[in-house]
Amino acid sequence: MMDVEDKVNLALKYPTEELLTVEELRSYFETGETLKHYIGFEISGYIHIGTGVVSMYKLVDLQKAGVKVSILLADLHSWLNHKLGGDLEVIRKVAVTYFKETLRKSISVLGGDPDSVDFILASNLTEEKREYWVQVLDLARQVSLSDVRHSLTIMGRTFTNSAKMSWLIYPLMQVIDVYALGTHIAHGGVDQRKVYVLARDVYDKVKLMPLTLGGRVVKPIILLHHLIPSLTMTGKESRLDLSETKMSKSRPETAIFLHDSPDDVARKIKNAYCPPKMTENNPVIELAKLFSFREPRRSPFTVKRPSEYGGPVEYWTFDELTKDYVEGKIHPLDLKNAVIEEAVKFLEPYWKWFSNGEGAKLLSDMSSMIKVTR
Ligand SMILES: Nc1ncnc2c1ncn2[C@@H]1O[C@H](COP(=O)(O)OP(=O)(O)OP(=O)(O)O)[C@@H](O)[C@H]1O
Ligand SMILES: N[C@@H](Cc1ccc(O)cc1)C(=O)O
Repeated sequence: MMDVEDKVNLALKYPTEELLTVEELRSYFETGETLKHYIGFEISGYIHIGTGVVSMYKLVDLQKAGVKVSILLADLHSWLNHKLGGDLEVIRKVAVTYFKETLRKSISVLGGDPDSVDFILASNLTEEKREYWVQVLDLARQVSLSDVRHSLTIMGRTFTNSAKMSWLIYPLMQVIDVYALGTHIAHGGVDQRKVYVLARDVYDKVKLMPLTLGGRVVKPIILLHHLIPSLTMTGKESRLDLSETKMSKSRPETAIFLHDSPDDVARKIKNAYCPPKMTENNPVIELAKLFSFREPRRSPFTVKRPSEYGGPVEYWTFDELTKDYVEGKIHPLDLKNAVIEEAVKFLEPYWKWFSNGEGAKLLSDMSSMIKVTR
């Protein structure tokens, strides 16, 4: 049986960037009750490694820590945000086919158990929880416009006078989702921070569906994971504008998709931004961390430097690799070639599944559904 500290460490392991708060999480684990988790996704384009690998790695960590994990397929939210042409029927179809099955596949590739993950369609949640809408309205009575307008970044929008009313309803729904699902750990990328801080702040205002643990009303814990950066960032973007700097499915050239072929992966990494001697905001270094150094290595990470630059060099840890990179001992092109090899190996089970396994049909159905909405 895993002890509390091991569970906390799993929650904190990379790609976790922030956990509000660690002390609370420890005390929740100490109750011995089963904690519930959720992460929600809009249903729009194809699944990239930010969603399929980064987010799912964290879900699998929590599953290993004994947490009951779940995924909200946010069909209503996608519709409010005008995804997939605002066609709710298509959004729902994509949610329960391509989206759900691809995440299930990813969970099993990453060592988790997809059968014990709850998948919840947001529109079913609002039907099953009869108080859902009244609770959303009750929250609207209690928070100010300024509390909500700053949260629009969670849906990739900013507030202007022409903002749609639906954009203001969406964050309120996301707050109430945490409570309607009874989740002790609300999880998302750091771009979701604003709405979840609001969700924590209002814990004693959510009267129709308070969050409880062992009979006590508690605050939800917020777990925010690192965002894998856009491959095409140039380093000149404002750091605050996460929608510009993160890998995003609405900007395909920024992202590696789970179904990308080895040639696509190689081409995208070859063309990626990779500033010499810099590890911060360097998408290629980030890919090395994700694909090659999250777990202890069984064989070395090899950079095949030309002999005039010292010949091949082997690394067992991320720190050793970044130290040499910062010192200019590895050329960006040599790093890219090593990362391409590792990324292709990592993504091979996905590529096989999409090219001739069950994923192939899902992918082709998905592309026809998406075409209809364009
Ligand atoms: N680049 C990324 N790295 C890690 N997590 C990500 C990344 N992009 C999105 N996520 C996370 O996945 C969840 C769903 O995000 P979302 O559906 O908005 O993806 P997206 O690719 O940004 O889509 P869109 O381009 O439609 O905004 C959120 O928790 C978000 O933080
Ligand atoms: N806002 C999230 C999606 C989401 C929707 C509802 C939630 O309850 C949680 C997450 C995104 O941008 O992808």
